Amino acid sequence: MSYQFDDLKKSCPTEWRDYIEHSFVQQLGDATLATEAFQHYLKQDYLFLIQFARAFALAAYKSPTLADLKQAKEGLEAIVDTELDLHISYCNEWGISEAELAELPEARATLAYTRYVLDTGNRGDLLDLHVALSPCMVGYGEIANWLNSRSTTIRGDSNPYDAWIAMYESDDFQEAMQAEVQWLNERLAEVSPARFEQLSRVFRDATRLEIDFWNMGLNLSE
Ligand SMILES: Cc1ncc(C[n+]2csc(CCO)c2C)c(N)n1
Repeated sequence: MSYQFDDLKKSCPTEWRDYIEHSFVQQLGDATLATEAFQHYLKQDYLFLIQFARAFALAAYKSPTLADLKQAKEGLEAIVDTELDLHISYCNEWGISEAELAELPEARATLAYTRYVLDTGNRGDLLDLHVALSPCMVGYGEIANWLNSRSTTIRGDSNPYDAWIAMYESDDFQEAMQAEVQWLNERLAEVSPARFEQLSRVFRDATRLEIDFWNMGLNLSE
């Protein structure tokens, strides 16, 4: 038996669909999402990105090869040098200042998801960590593609969330997503059924935590 990334999704089809096709995502595509829900999500996503930068630093520490070390360093650099600045500017456009971001408490859903990823990486090896990161790395690209496949999704100036969709449908992001899937496919091809079971659990749990992150946005939960 040779596994690939698709088998992780097939091991929890309900959870994966609930994440990709979440009401938050549907409302964002239909331009019906409450502004407060999106703002709450953006604020928590800032804190999420900081913890994800730490996860890439952990990936560097857990890297057995120079190629893996470089890949982790590039992921860390992308978040710290580029994505956080972009996120801060985007938050500004939505009326959220950098001072406000700096003072934010982490919501339970942010704590649970990010610390789960860090703990999985600490306990396991680089493959465990990548599997824990993969719903984030792959899911957002799939979400953009799913939104574009729906007839009710509104694109352009009449959807205030258009820029969000544009970011994840971009060639840069879609290529990073494909590179992650390829990295995982190469490693998953060699794991035993018992190891695949372990990895499926990590994938399903991280996917459930992504669902909770959307719920947190919709419910404004802290
Ligand atoms: C809850 C949540 N899940 C996934 C992403 C997407 N994302 C965050 S960091 C990263 C990799 C580095 O570019 C990606 C794809 C998000 N923003 N928020």
